[in-house]
Amino acid sequence: MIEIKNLTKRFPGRRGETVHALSEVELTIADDEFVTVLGPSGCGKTTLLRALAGLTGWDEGDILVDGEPVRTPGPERAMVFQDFALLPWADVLDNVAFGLQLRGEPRSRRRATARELVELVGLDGFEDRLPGELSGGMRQRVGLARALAVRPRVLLMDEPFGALDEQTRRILQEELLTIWERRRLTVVFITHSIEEAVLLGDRVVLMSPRPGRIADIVPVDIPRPRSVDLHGLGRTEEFTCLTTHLWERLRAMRPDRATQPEGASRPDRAGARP
Ligand SMILES: Nc1ncnc2c1ncn2[C@@H]1O[C@H](COP(=O)(O)OP(=O)(O)OP(=O)(O)O)[C@@H](O)[C@H]1O
Repeated sequence: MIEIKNLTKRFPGRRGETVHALSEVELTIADDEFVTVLGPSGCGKTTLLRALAGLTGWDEGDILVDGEPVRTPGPERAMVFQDFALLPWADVLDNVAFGLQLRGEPRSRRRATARELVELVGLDGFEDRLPGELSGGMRQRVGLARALAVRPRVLLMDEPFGALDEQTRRILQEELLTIWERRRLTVVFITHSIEEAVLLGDRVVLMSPRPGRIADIVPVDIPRPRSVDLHGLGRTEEFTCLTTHLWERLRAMRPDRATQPEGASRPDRAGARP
């Protein structure tokens, strides 16, 4: 279980001002849950994820993973970045094995694990390619395989499909769900796409404009497994209802609009009407 308690984070701004990135964020995420995080640009989504990863500190509050305070990166948490963050000089297998190398695993064992993961993400045959020889979708498969190689309990994904074309993105969404359904791990997934947030998540966490707070938590009651016909779900009434509700909440957050009260909410089916 992940517990984020009263998390507040401030950055020093360029002109000596304080940038209030996160304010009193409270969120509990269950084991094996798939949580998607949505919010206006600059609301602190990446900051929240980096804090969860132990890559950045914070000013107030706590993050606990299975009761243990997060201070630094740990083997139970792995991150997948939007820009892939691969080693350009290392081939696919060495990129996938990178985390295992940091752990000091012997080369033969880490390459064997990496081969399994390369197969899992559908990259067999490309083991000796360099990142520069791969398409964006293939690079992100490497990023995913590298994160999974360390057998994390928690996968932290920062807009992992944001840089991909629509077709590749859809395929990777389905494949990610297939992997998650098989392996069961907790996923925290940041996205700018309302559709993606609903298709993938058990709950959509909606953040407010900066300073980022939890503005809403919307449960997604679309049955699982969803990987078989993920994009067919996009035609269901439930999906339309949820995406309409989230869009209305996001639109209401524009500075020129009145904001709605904070707290958990369930979309009204009437929200699906045009
Ligand atoms: N290292 C830093 N130094 C100063 N300010 C920062 C730093 N990192 C982030 N910020 C500021 O904190 C705020 C939150 O940034 P963050 O990247 O977490 O938002 P985000 O919701 O992920 O944005 P986007 O959706 O555009 O990726 C922004 O105003 C950003 O400029």
